[in-house]
Amino acid sequence: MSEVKKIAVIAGDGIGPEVVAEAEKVLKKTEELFGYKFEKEHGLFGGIAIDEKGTPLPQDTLEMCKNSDAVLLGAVGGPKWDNNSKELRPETGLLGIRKELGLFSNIRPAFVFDCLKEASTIKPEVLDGTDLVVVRELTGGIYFGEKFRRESEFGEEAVDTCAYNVMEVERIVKQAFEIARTRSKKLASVDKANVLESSRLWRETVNRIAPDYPDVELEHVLVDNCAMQLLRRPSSFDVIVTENMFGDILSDEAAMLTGSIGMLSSASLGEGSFGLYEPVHGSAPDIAGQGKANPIATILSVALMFKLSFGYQEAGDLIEKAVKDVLDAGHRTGDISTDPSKALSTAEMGDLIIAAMEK
Ligand SMILES: NC(=O)c1ccc[n+]([C@@H]2O[C@H](COP(=O)([O-])OP(=O)(O)OC[C@H]3O[C@@H](n4cnc5c(N)ncnc54)[C@H](O)[C@@H]3O)[C@@H](O)[C@H]2O)c1
Ligand SMILES: CC(C)[C@H](C(=O)O)[C@@H](O)C(=O)O
Ligand SMILES: [Mg+2]
Repeated sequence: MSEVKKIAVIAGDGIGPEVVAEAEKVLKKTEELFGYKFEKEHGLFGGIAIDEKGTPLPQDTLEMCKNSDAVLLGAVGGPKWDNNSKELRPETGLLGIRKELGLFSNIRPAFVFDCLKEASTIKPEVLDGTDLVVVRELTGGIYFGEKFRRESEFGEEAVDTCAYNVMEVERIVKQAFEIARTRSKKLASVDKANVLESSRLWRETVNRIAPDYPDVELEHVLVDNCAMQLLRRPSSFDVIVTENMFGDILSDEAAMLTGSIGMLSSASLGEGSFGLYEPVHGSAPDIAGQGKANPIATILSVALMFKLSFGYQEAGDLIEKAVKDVLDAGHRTGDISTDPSKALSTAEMGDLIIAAMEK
C-alpha cells in the first residue's frame, strides 16, 4: 500500500470546475489501478471566492494548499469580475498563490500528437516532430514589479515595472538547463536584450551559467524572432526558457501548434517536490457551463503531477498513453474537431480516457 498523498483541489471559475471534475475521475481511476491513496480537499479560489468570501485567495485555501503534497487547479476569471479593483480580481489570486507557494518555475510542454496535426492552423509538414517545453519564470518580472498611476502632462499615466535580480534568473535558468539535459540537450533562452535592461542581465546570467552545461547547445533568441520561429521551425526547439510575460505569450502561441489551448498542461514548481498543476488555458467564459471544454490539458496536468511531485512515473505514462489512444481512435472535443457535429462533451472525453486506462 502506498503512502497517502494530499491533493488540494481548487477548481475556480468558468470551465475550471468542468475540466477538474474529469481530472478527479482520473485520480480515482489511478487509485483503483495502482493502489494509490489520495486525500483530496476542495477550496474556494478566484471569482467564486470573491463572491463567497470577499477575496480571490482566502487564507484557508492558501493554508490547505500549503499543507498538501500538490495542488490541482482549474482556471479563474470571467467578465463578472473584469471591472473589479486589482485586489478583487481573480487573476490577483492566481499571482498570489504562485508567489505565496514559491512556485518560480512554470513548465509548459507542447507536444504535437500526429493524429491532431489537422486540428492545428499550421501546415502538418511544419509540425512534424514538434515536442518542446516552455520553462517560464513565474514569480518575477513585470507581473510583480511596482505598478502605479500618476498625473502627466498628457493626462493620467500608468506604470508597470519589469525587474529581475540575478538569483531569480539563475534558479530558473539552471532548472531549464537541467531539463534540457534530460531531453534533446538544446536550450533557447528568449529575451529582448536589444532593448530591455532586465533582458541584458538575463542574457549575461545565462552566459555565465552555460559553461556548467557544456553538453547543452544554447541559443539566444530575441522574443519577437522567437514568436516567428515558433511558427516557422517549431520542431527545432527543445527547451525554451524565458521571463514571465514572454513565457505567458509564447506558451499560448505554442498551444496552437498542438491544435488547441485545451491540450496544454502545466506544472508550477519551486525548490522541492511540491507543485501546482493546471491547464495553460483560462476559464473560457464563451463555452463555460455548456460541457464543451476539452479536459485533456487538465488530465495531462495530473500526469505531470504524478511524474514531477509524486514519482509515479508508470501512472503518468499510462494517462498520457490513454489520451493518445483516445485521440488515435478519432475521438475529439469541439476545439480539436474538424467536424463539430461529432464533437464529444467534456465528460464523454473524460470517460473515454479513464476507460482507455483500463486496457
Ligand atoms: N490560469 C488561469 O486561471 C487563466 C489562464 C488564462 C486566462 N485566464 C482568465 O480566463 C478568462 C478568459 O480568458 P481568455 O478568453 O483570454 O482565455 P481562455 O484560455 O479562457 O480562452 C481562449 C479561447 O480558448 C478556448 N478554450 C480555452 N480553454 C479551452 C478548453 N479547455 N477547451 C476548449 N476551448 C478552450 C476558449 O473557449 C476561448 O475561445 C480571463 O478572465 C482570464 O484572465 C485564467
Ligand atoms: C490569468 C493570468 C494571470 C495568467 C498569467 O498571465 O500567468 C494566465 O494567462 C496563465 O497563463 O496562467
Ligand atoms: Mg496565459
